[in-house]
Amino acid sequence: MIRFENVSKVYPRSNRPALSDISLDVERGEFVFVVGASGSGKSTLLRLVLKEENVTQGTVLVAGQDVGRLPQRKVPRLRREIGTVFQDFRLLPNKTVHQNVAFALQVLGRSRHAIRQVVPETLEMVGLEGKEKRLPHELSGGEQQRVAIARAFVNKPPILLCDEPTGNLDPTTSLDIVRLLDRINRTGTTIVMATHDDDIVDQLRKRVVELDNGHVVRDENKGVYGGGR
Ligand SMILES: Nc1ncnc2c1ncn2[C@@H]1O[C@H](COP(=O)(O)OP(=O)(O)OP(=O)(O)O)[C@@H](O)[C@H]1O
Repeated sequence: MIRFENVSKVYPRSNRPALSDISLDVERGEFVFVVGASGSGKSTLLRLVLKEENVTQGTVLVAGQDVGRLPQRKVPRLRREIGTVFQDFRLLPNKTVHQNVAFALQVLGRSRHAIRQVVPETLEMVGLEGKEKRLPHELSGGEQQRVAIARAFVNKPPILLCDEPTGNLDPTTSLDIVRLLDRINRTGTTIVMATHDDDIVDQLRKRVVELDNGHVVRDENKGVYGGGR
């Protein structure tokens, strides 16, 4: 689903690669944690998948497409295949829960009929039934993140990229959120999640890819956060 072939990324005006000769294969339906110290390259890896940045060397393939060679006009289509969830939720503050999620479908030109059906189903799946009319500031952090996940998933993208999705949440809420991501993963969605959250990684025992200074230093199935290093 996602393949990195000898990928390096050097940002302009930087003398150190953010990623250095990365090769990585994420199969359809996998759940992968990307761990590593601050600055190790986790967000850069996700940004290359979204073509928010371009590789300096090597190839990134997403669902068989060479993202580096993708013309700019085809980038929106690539991004429709990829839901994104961030630490800071990024909800529209003046729109209700329902409207935030519906908006993701409206911009894709989905019919009102389809939106009326799919949005409540998705809100129920993430555990927000009864809260459709609330504004983001009337929700807890965990609930706001559920809205963001509903918005990312409502279009049923094959890939979900999550960048520190539990970074602003307490440990119990964080675990609830990752369990929700695990349920979404079981519907067949490939999930790549960058995280610093050792408890969560240790509890879920998924594949763990560890970055250190832009290098993959560990890639382990059913891994833990520290890996005994
Ligand atoms: N736009 C940019 N321009 C120049 N350098 C950048 C840019 N974005 C990131 N970097 C550098 O690239 C390296 C990797 O950063 P990246 O944000 O990918 O790390 P990270 O592992 O996601 O860190 P964090 O956990 O703090 O989010 C760092 O040295 C960072 O300073």
